[in-house]
Amino acid sequence: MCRRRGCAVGTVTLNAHGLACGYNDSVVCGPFDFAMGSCEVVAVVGNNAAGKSTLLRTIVGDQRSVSGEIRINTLVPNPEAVAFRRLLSTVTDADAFFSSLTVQEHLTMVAAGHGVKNVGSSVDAELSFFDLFDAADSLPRHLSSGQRRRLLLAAAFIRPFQLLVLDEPEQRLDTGMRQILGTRLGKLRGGPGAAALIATHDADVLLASASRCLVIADGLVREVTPQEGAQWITKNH
Ligand SMILES: Nc1ncnc2c1ncn2[C@@H]1O[C@H](COP(=O)(O)OP(=O)(O)OP(=O)(O)O)[C@@H](O)[C@H]1O
Repeated sequence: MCRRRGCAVGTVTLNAHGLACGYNDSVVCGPFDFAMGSCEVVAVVGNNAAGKSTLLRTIVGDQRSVSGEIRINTLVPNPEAVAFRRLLSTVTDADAFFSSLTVQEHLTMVAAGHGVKNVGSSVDAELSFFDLFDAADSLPRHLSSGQRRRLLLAAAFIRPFQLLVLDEPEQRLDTGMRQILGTRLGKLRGGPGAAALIATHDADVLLASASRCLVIADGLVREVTPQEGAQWITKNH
């Protein structure tokens, strides 16, 4: 049982009751109850195959829960629904690019598509943050794997969101980028209107960003402190 804590104000954006995640009738993790609010960054840790991605995919509506229910701002997860897509910005394992659009064009398209007002300056800000200026005119196939990851993260950050869901955002990033990404995620804590849920194997990213932590082990989901979560990663990886 996980309870919301550590934040005096902020709208609860995600509620899960009796949530069990898995495939067909086979449960990978849960059931558990969980609630998080708009000023929280929740890290999910666990060994390979523990069920982190399965949990995140269930929350963003890419797969059905085995049992239980999820509400995000009263909405049932449904990536087909416009209102739901407006709430959530996600980066999972899958690289998805338009082969004929450059880095800059990708970010421009995402920003414009989500109604960002100052598209040009927003694109410049993300190119700068993710150190992609030199690659701004490159097509995805000409990027390194780390640059492709940066582009996906930049696209997730450039649009408005209430809940940011990132599956192992540290993947393929160098140490410097991991650090600044962790710091940026940490700034969501106590912020006015956004939350983040991140699966991670990186203790430093966790400590820089998370206000809460869930550990998945042997199918059980339990809440620990971020410090305990970081220790758990160090001990188990
Ligand atoms: N499409 C699928 N169909 C059936 N089982 C799956 C499917 N995808 C994943 N699994 C299984 O679900 C379990 C949890 O996988 P998941 O990808 O959620 O783990 P994870 O904690 O994200 O691992 P990692 O740290 O390696 O990314 C694994 O046993 C995996 O084999």
